[in-house]
Amino acid sequence: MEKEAGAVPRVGVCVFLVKGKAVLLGRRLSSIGHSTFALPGGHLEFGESFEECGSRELKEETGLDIAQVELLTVTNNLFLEEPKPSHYVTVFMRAVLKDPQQVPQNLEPHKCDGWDWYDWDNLPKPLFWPLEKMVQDGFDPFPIG
Ligand SMILES: CC(C)CCOP(=O)(O)OP(=O)(O)O
Ligand SMILES: [Mg+2]
Ligand SMILES: [Mg+2]
Ligand SMILES: [Mg+2]
Repeated sequence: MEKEAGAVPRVGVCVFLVKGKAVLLGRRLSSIGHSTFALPGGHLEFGESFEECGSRELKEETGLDIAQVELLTVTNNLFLEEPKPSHYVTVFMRAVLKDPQQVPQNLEPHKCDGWDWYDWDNLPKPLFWPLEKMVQDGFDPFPIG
C-alpha cells in the first residue's frame, strides 16, 4: 500500500458518554469524517493516559466533566478515501456525566456542528464509519444491568 512520506499511525481516544440508553454525538466538520455523526474525542497527546485524554477532549469540545471513564474497546482504522490518507488506532472509552444536569456546549463550532443526545436504538445518519461498523457488528456500549 502506497503511503505518504512521513505518514504514521496516530492514536485517537473517543468516549461513549452514556446517559440512560443514549450517547452524545456531534456532526463532524473536519477533513476526516466530514459531516458524519461521531463520538466526542480526539488525539492522544504525549504522556496522557486514555482516561486523561478522554476527559480532556470532552472538556475541550463540550465543556462537560465526566466520571467513571473506562476502556471499552480498540479499533484499527484506515482512512484512505479522505483528502489526506490517515491511519488511526482508535481507543473507545465509556463515561458518565459527573453532574447529570450538565448540558453540553459546542466549544469548537469550526470542528463540530453541535452536540446532542441520541438513543442507541435511533442513531442519526450518517455515522462516522468506525462507529457505523461497530453498530453494524452489534457493539453495545452500555454497562450491563
Ligand atoms: C479521527 C479520529 C479517530 C481521531 C482524531 O479525532 P479528532 O479529529 O476529533 O481530533 P481532535 O479532537 O484532537 O482535533
Ligand atoms: Mg478535540
Ligand atoms: Mg475531536
Ligand atoms: Mg485534540
